[in-house]
Amino acid sequence: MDRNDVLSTPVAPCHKIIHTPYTGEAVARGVFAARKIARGELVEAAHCIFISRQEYTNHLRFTTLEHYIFHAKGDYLLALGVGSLFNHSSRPCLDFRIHREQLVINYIAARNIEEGEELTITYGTVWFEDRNMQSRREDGEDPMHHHMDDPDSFLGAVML
Ligand SMILES: C[S@@+](CC[C@H](N)C(=O)[O-])C[C@H]1O[C@@H](n2cnc3c(N)ncnc32)[C@H](O)[C@@H]1O
Repeated sequence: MDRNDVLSTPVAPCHKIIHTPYTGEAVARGVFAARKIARGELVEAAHCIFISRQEYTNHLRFTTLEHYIFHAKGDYLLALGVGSLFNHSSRPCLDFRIHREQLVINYIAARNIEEGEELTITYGTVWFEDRNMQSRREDGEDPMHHHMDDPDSFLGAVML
């Protein structure tokens, strides 16, 4: 994959945003498949805003954005657009890859996905625990991080 491949977004969006009452926010959203998606397909390429460790530690972690920030090896990234709206599943149908230099997160189908299925990622095993929250999806045992590109990179700042 070259630099420009990482920067480009999929030509035709294969997803739509739908109300997800189970996630509990006043305006609760999730991302759903608008058509069948084949394993390996690039579902979304989210451009990100870079946030330094200092800025995160001193400010952003005390704000709502803390629930939307990806941890990327000591730096923090806020995914723009649909990239910030994927909900968590312990058996996610998407992998995500953080391209730190390009400030892009790619979301890729981890298996074949049916139209109408929710497109989920994993936030890691302790994300909800660290926030005194509970995942409200019944997805069974977490098969651990095999679906993650890098076990050190996940949504939130569990390592701090
Ligand atoms: C990155 S946002 C995802 C989009 C969010 N649903 C929205 O509408 O803005 C993360 C927030 O979504 C909610 N969320 C995501 N996955 C969830 C799950 N499996 N169970 C309960 N809440 C979830 C939590 O409130 C979490 O703080």
